[in-house]
Amino acid sequence: MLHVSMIGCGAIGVGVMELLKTDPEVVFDLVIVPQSGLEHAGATVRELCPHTRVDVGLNGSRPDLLIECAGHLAIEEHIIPALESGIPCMVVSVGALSEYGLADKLEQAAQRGKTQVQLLSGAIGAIDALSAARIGGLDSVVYTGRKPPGAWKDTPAEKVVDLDALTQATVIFEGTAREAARLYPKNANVAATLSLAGLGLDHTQVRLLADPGVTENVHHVEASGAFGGFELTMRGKPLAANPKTSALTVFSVVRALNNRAHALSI
Ligand SMILES: NC(=O)C1=CN([C@@H]2O[C@H](COP(=O)(O)OP(=O)(O)OC[C@H]3O[C@@H](n4cnc5c(N)ncnc54)[C@H](O)[C@@H]3O)[C@@H](O)[C@H]2O)C=CC1
Ligand SMILES: O=C([O-])CC(=O)C(=O)O
Repeated sequence: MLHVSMIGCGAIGVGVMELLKTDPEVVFDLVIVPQSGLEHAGATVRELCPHTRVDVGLNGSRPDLLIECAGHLAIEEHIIPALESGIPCMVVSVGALSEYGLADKLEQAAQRGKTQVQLLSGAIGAIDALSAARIGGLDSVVYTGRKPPGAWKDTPAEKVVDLDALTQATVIFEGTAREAARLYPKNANVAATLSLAGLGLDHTQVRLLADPGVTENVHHVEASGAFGGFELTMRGKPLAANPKTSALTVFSVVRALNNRAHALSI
């Protein structure tokens, strides 16, 4: 049985608990949210998993695994100290690693704690193929992310275009994966994941579009190198609870937990 503490109780966290609440091999002992979210998360968790506690931090408890489904700030706040104290961690807000030095800090914290941090694939596929292809040498990785205008609300895209008036697909960002993840912390984690698996945050070209012609979050990747090449298009259904986030992100967290908790891993 795997004892899990989870950071975040939003669209992803709730989706994950809903899917795993009857799995006898995965037990959620604790959900961590900020002070301001305690009341709301408390009510949600009581309904879903009545034996799970809600708190603002680990406060001395030592889960088998700490999983982050919260946002960029949670990495510095919760994941780094947990790794240093030897608790294995998983991270879904991979875009946080776009901050200079954070990837090294994360790795060093895990080394000091003699443990591991796993970056999850989230809403994108083929991370296994891309990071294997990197071993032989990659020439180019180009990522295009396309989401309906509503998914770009409350982001810097609002300063680039009038999202409510869009009639055709419009580029709202073009640049490196590092800059995309920094400017769009809730919409460009995929860009960061692809770049960390591939050519790095400063050498992966990213285009982000607001497109009134789509209802899904569409991720397109073209990669080439010594291995050959691949082209991938994912059409992720957004979660009702958060249109910025694709449902596959929830499934990717559940897969990762299943792989840790069960005897057969795939
Ligand atoms: N890797 C990927 O493909 C994807 C990654 N994400 C990442 O996952 C994050 C969460 O996504 P959703 O669940 O849709 O967001 P959400 O906004 O629905 O939920 C966020 C939850 O985390 C909590 N939270 C925020 N900051 C926190 C902190 N510092 N410490 C503890 N709890 C904190 C909030 O109170 C809330 O319960 C996003 O911010 C994004 O960074 C999202 C989609 C795809
Ligand atoms: O969920 C998605 O489709 C992707 C996403 O938000 C991100 O890359 O941060």
